[in-house]
Amino acid sequence: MYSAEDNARIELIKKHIGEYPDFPKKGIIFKAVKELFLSYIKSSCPDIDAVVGLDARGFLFSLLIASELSIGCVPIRKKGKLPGETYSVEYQLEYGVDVFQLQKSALKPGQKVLIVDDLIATGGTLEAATKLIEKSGAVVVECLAIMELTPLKGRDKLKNYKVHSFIQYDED
Ligand SMILES: O=P(O)(O)OC[C@H]1O[C@H](OP(=O)(O)OP(=O)(O)O)[C@H](O)[C@@H]1O
Ligand SMILES: Nc1ncnc2[nH]cnc12
Repeated sequence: MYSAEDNARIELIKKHIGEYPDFPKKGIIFKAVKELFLSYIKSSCPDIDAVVGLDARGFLFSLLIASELSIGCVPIRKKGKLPGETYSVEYQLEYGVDVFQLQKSALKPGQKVLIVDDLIATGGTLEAATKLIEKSGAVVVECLAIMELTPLKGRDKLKNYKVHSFIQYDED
């Protein structure tokens, strides 16, 4: 499924992901991440109109991808950060409850969208993002993340969507 170069990028990223018990934070190698994302998107969903990045760590990747592909980059942000009219959705994530917002004017009906984040845990964050995007009439083509904590079964919340992660952690 991956080229030899992609496998090397995945190994490089994996090597630099630290373990920080009791603190929800992860580190990454940017160049390898960018190339890995671009190579995957080229083969899986080359026909997208915009990249949606999720507050906050998703922004790091959505900007890189959108700028390389010369397409729009749209932020979904936590409550109270976006000006103008917004759609809102409350959601649950691994360690709490939050509210996500999307500007009503950010996406047009029918636009094909890729959602990008750093990590899938319970899937609550990505599920909330799909709801917001669909409120605006745009279409979620795929959800993409670097890492996935598979025991938390995030994909159960995302059954109607194509979901991909490059690195899976199989233990709690
Ligand atoms: O699959 P879930 O259980 O919903 O969890 C995944 C989300 O949790 C983290 O974001 P968080 O809101 O903690 O904060 P940050 O990106 O603002 O650091 C992570 O970056 C994902 O967006
Ligand atoms: N265990 C975890 N580590 C890093 N980010 C997260 N977001 C949700 N759960 C997380």
